Amino acid sequence: MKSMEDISYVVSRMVFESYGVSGLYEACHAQMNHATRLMKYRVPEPDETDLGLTPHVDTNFITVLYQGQTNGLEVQKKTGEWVTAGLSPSSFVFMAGEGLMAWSNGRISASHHQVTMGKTGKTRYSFAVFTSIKWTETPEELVDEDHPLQYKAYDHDEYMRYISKTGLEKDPLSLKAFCGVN
Ligand SMILES: O=C(O)CCC(=O)C(=O)O
Ligand SMILES: [Fe+2]
Repeated sequence: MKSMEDISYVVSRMVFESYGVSGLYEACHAQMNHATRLMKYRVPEPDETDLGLTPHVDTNFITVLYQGQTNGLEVQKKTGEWVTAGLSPSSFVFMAGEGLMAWSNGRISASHHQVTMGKTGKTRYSFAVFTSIKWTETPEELVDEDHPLQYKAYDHDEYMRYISKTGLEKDPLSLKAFCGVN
């Protein structure tokens, strides 16, 4: 678990560096907190859908996921097509959540993903570290005439309260509705 948190630190730092704002990383790191979840997906009955988890974007900043021996994670491409994240059993997936999308001023899209059980006939386990930051604010370095601000700065807890109240949890446009700049 500790090493999965480390992956989220290392890759986020790389993202900050790649956008030329590595000086802002420490302050972001200081407000990161992590929630872990172990998920178990049972084998669907013959008359059940094999959709293990419905399509969604993660509402947090970034997610690091380990899906062990049983593939099933699918990510939607911009074209709308779903692709299997076919990974070796020793791989970890780093996924952008809505927080990173807002932070990057829309340069990084939040990953729209789902879990399909397929026909393996095996119970699936996955383990995720969901990293969130309390206050998400787009660096001014990432805003200019060609890239006008897309999301106002927001408090993650307030956003959580908003989506539980509105029931917009699975809606990939809920952050836009909450703090999008029109
Ligand atoms: O189990 C998985 O592979 C994905 C889990 C997931 O997307 C989530 O819990 O948000
Ligand atoms: Fe997810």
